[in-house]
Amino acid sequence: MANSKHGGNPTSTEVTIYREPLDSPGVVPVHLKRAATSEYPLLEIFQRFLVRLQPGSDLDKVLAVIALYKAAAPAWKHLKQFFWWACTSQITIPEYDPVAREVLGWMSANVISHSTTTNAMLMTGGLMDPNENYYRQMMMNRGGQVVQQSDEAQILPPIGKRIFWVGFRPFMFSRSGISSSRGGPASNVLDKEGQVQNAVILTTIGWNLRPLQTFIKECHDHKIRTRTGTTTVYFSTAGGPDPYGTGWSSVIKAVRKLDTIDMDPEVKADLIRDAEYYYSQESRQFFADCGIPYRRGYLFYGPPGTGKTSFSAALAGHLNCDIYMINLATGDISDGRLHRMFLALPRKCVVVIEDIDSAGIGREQGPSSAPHPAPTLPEGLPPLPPGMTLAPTQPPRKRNLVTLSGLLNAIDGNASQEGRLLIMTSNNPDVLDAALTRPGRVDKKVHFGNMSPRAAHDIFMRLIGRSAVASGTYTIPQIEEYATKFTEKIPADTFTPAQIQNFLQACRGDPEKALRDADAWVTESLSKDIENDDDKNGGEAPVVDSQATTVLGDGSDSSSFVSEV
Ligand SMILES: Nc1ncnc2c1ncn2[C@@H]1O[C@H](COP(=O)(O)OP(=O)(O)OP(=O)(O)O)[C@@H](O)[C@H]1O
Repeated sequence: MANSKHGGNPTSTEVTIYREPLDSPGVVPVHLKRAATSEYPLLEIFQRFLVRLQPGSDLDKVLAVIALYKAAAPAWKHLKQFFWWACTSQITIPEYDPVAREVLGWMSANVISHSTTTNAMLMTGGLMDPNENYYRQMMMNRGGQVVQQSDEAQILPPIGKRIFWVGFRPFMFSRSGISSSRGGPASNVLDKEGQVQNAVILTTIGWNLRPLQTFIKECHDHKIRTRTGTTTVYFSTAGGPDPYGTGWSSVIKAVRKLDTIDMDPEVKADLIRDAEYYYSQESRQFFADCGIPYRRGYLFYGPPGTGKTSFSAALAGHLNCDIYMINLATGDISDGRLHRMFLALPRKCVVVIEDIDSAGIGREQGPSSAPHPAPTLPEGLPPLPPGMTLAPTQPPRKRNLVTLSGLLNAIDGNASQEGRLLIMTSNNPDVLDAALTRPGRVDKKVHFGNMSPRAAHDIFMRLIGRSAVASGTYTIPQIEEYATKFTEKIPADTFTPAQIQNFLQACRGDPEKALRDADAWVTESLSKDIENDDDKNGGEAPVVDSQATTVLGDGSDSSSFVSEV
């Protein structure tokens, strides 16, 4: 090194070379100073700058603190880790698990919205428009009051940590989030310390998990207590984004009341009783004592638009559990995916496999797509010149990827979840494989049929009568009279509830209009039905299914019946 001066009097020709301030001996050993500045390089720049401004200035004391911190940091880290390991208990819940949602709901209601929170995550509920009267009427009625669901957005805890108290016990809530770089399910990503990402982690002081389990139970009870007329509908994410790799996405919907489903009261009551009993403690014990797998299955069959799906959703709302809808006919679900979806189910839920007959499930797994029949020229046109072909008009049809054995394995294989209530719906139960509907898989078969006079009367009272009486224009006896007259105009067991609902909705709460237009609507609908039947049968007379049916109940309503399997 050349002439090194520190604080000298440089002449105009001399170059001043300052001594490295870090290397000047002082209180703090040189190597610690070096370590501190290598961690915080800005500090070194700052120090050199100060030495030039004010030669002789000594930053040793600042450096001493930083160096101390540097030396103590690893020890502090280990001390912290030791404390967490020795004095706390912890539960990790992947965010896709319904329990995580219950914890988030509790945090949202009891911590986030009740404190001076400055950071939160906001989510809209995806509810149906609560201003729409029709849905309002269908919402769950609690204690005689129609519960109206607010369409406000939900404030949830953000990614990060939060300490809160339950009684005298402190809890730490931590929520992590990361997306998988490989594009795989983000729930499988681990951080550097092996912690699951996209998970909720609950920690508390203590040596066992009991306080955490009690807290999780409180979160579940909170969900049940505050469930104001909504239910979570899960549907298959086939083809769409699947952030947690479970195959399910969800949306919150208003719960439909069971009394808005018009069907034979005896059949309805029998189903409700059966489902309630299935979820009772007594029945759980019975299944356990007898060594029978704890599962229950129903098959709802009948023409489209007779309430199979609506009743399933209303039943789930009545049982206070979530509903999982699967549509196999989309052709996007494979055996493996279906199995994963069933594994992700909670212990208490209603699973609906819709229109199972149209899923085209075969015993063997077919190719993922099948071509449409080759296009043909319309009659009367001359044939195409040699070498020319008609371009296909439609993309290749998707064929189902689920096989019968895959489906059976998912619904009641050895690895399949217990505790669910499985409902399969079908328009054409005769084509279903006997293995699918054997007792144990399907415990009750319920027919959903066209509207009986009694059901037509009820639907008139619900869709027209309620609002007409509420507006004060008509009295209840008057509306009853209109309903009876309307029922006389509608041929028994001819129209589906969906058709009648559609007609009455168009009458916008006006009973006189409904009566005025009913005859013309019946004539028009019947002629349309005949045309459709002709089209389906290629111009031949419609084939009448004369399958004998056993009607339970008082026999006055043949629209629905149930048979024990
Ligand atoms: N029994 C019923 N009581 C009240 N409303 C009904 C009934 N049946 C059908 N509806 C109404 O008709 C519409 C279609 O009903 P839903 O989807 O439940 O029929 P579905 O039998 O499941 O039909 P699909 O076989 O095509 O799935 C819904 O808007 C529902 O409100």
